[in-house]
Amino acid sequence: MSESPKARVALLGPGSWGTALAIQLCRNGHQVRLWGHEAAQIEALKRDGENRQFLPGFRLPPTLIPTDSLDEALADATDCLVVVPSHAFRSVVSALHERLPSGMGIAWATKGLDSTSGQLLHTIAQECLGDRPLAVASGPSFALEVASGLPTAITVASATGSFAERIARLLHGDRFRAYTSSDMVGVEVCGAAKNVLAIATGIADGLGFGANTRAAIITRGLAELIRVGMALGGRTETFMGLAGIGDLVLTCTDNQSRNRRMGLALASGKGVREAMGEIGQEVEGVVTALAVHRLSTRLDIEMPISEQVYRVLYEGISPEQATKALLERDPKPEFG
Ligand SMILES: NC(=O)C1=CN([C@@H]2O[C@H](COP(=O)(O)OP(=O)(O)OC[C@H]3O[C@@H](n4cnc5c(N)ncnc54)[C@H](O)[C@@H]3O)[C@@H](O)[C@H]2O)C=CC1
Ligand SMILES: O=C(CO)COP(=O)(O)O
Repeated sequence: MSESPKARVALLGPGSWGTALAIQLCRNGHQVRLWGHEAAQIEALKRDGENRQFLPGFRLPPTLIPTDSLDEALADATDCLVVVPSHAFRSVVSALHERLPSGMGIAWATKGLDSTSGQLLHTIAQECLGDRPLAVASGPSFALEVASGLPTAITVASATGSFAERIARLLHGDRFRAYTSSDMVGVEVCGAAKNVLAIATGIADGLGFGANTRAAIITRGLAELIRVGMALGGRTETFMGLAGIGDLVLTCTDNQSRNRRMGLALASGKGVREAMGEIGQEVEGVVTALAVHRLSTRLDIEMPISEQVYRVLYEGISPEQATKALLERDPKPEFG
């Protein structure tokens, strides 16, 4: 992949992932304006020279300029990368409508569905911005490890091949491999569904079940993800790739995952609010569990593990009751 000319990137969302990606872009020689909607948070970034709230311990490079002005972030920007949580995606992207030059594309690294409609995020971007290039970046990538420069691989999917290549080139570096894909739907479904399954795995581990259970949830969870992903038009190879099995395994097996930690907390008897408060960051699987429940009901797709996570989060059943319900299901052919 040839090196890209130096870009000026408007990166929207100064959380842990936005900050890590901003650091990665600066490593590649690009300039970044990192926009956040809270003036106090941006002031703290400028004052501290690091993101103490979401990604402590990493100096912000001099080519990374924090700002709370969307206009300033976008002034002269060559590229725009959105990294806000899914619940804020629609409002942030609709604010771009009047500000983006016509024809300029946007990419996002948000994982989740639209929190009110359950739609995939490219549909929201199309609704808000009309016809322009869109791309989603996803894959197994904890912010802390990317900021630390540990080898990582992700995928950038777009229906516009040249736009996927452009965004991948911006991000790709010595220790950060950015592949490309044309399967936006598959990549978006994977990034959303895996968070719900990570909560399930956290619950199982928190209840003291073993390695067999964890492997079973990951594998049968993948089957659920594939069923819903195929129904929406995603491709099989995507589910077997970085955004699919790659991110599912990462998130289900490592305690850096906030979704997995949510499951562990629920299994220890904590309530959803208490656990979210302790984690202190976005736990995307919570709103996604509701969206996936609605989606699977509408499409009439069996997603038993995700459904039990939904019932624990929204119907107040206990993790033990959810486990019992899963284990009592009738045996059936593994495939088909
Ligand atoms: N942290 C990670 O390792 C990774 C996170 N992601 C995804 O990136 C997205 C962002 O997550 P994180 O940065 O980890 O979250 P975070 O909890 O670290 O930070 C959230 C950020 O969103 C901002 N925000 C909250 N509400 C907002 C609103 N209404 N309008 C504008 N900004 C708002 C907050 O000010 C904060 O800067 C999520 O979809 C997550 O799934 C994807 C890959 C890795
Ligand atoms: O998406 C992620 C890593 O790829 C981060 O997962 P969590 O949101 O569960 O922390």
